Amino acid sequence: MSIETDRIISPLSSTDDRAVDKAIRPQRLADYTGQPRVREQMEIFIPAAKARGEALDHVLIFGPPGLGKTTLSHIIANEMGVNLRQTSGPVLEKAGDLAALLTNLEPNDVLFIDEIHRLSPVVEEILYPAMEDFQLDIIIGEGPSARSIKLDLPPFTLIGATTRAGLLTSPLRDRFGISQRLEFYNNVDLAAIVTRAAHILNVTIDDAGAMEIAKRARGTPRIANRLLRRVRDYVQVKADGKINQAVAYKALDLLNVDIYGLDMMDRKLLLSIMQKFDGGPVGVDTLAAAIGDERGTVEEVIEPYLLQQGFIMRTPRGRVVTRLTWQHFGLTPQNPIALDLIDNSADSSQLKTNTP
Ligand SMILES: Nc1ncnc2c1ncn2[C@@H]1O[C@H](COP(=O)(O)OP(=O)(O)OP(=O)(O)O)[C@@H](O)[C@H]1O
Ligand SMILES: [Mg+2]
Repeated sequence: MSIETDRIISPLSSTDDRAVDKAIRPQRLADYTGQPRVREQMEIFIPAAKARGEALDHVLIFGPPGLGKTTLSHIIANEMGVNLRQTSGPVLEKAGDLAALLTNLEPNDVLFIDEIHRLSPVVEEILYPAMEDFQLDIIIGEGPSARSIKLDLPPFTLIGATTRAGLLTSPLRDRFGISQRLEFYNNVDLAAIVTRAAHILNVTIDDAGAMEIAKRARGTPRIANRLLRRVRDYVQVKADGKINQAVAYKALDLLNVDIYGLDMMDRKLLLSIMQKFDGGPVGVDTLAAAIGDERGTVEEVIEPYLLQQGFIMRTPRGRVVTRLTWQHFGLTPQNPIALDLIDNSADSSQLKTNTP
């Protein structure tokens, strides 16, 4: 396991998550909690395409890990009443891999390509005419005997999912008629997701218990469901099997996930900036060495959430913790330089949170 999937608050999918995914993943749009803008639109596009007997327009779904891209893709196929074929960008190595999938589709089926930003250029070339005209242009054979053939494909819907929409080429991006961006969930929606999952897992939970879990889930359903499973273990052994606020609090405390959803790694980094570097600014290499991690881990694994939630800021002179961090840890800032940087930064007045 990597450092990232090891963390209980990792947004990435673990083996353990995948084992229960099938049972708790919502199947219908009505059960797809949150994302009101996405739902509202899909509640129009899907019935409209269905009524015309057509394939739904191609859909691009993008957003951070664990927010429900795969879930939404399955729901779309389900609501359209068609089959879903699933593959992913890195798996499609050769043009023929994609051709094989495309020629096996039935009319109006969904082809789901996960991590679509990782498609190879040759495969992407095949995809353009397939998406636009439902035509397959492939070259058979090599050298002088090579010839190009065109095949008609049944109409289909391509659903592409990506965490990195910025890496998509613009010709590919332009061929999606529908583009849905998933947002981090607010705590009310996450609590509803927890309650629904608890029900499916046969665990009794009250509203305050669900909210206690939701608050620490970093705006991410996958994390919420994972925390729920760990709290379930706790109440099974240490309590009467029922989840309420008090036991959820104790369980999450034991798991070292604090009220902002920060874990040990997050806290170690923040405390290090405050205690060893007077709140910053500190360069990322120095910081990584101080906490005994690699620079890549700090930048790609630990920092994104802390930056997004306004616990740290990147300045030209290095990382600085914000007032929110000093407050959260109950510490008093001493270093005038760090404070200056916080107060003079354009970001500091608008600390971002995902809570309602
Ligand atoms: N809107 C939602 N309502 C209820 N549960 C949800 C919702 N979105 C996601 N989930 C739950 O969160 C889990 C993770 O969602 P999903 O696998 O769809 O995320 P993803 O965006 O595809 O992540 P990745 O980027 O890692 O592929 C699912 O198993 C599902 O149970
Ligand atoms: Mg997915």
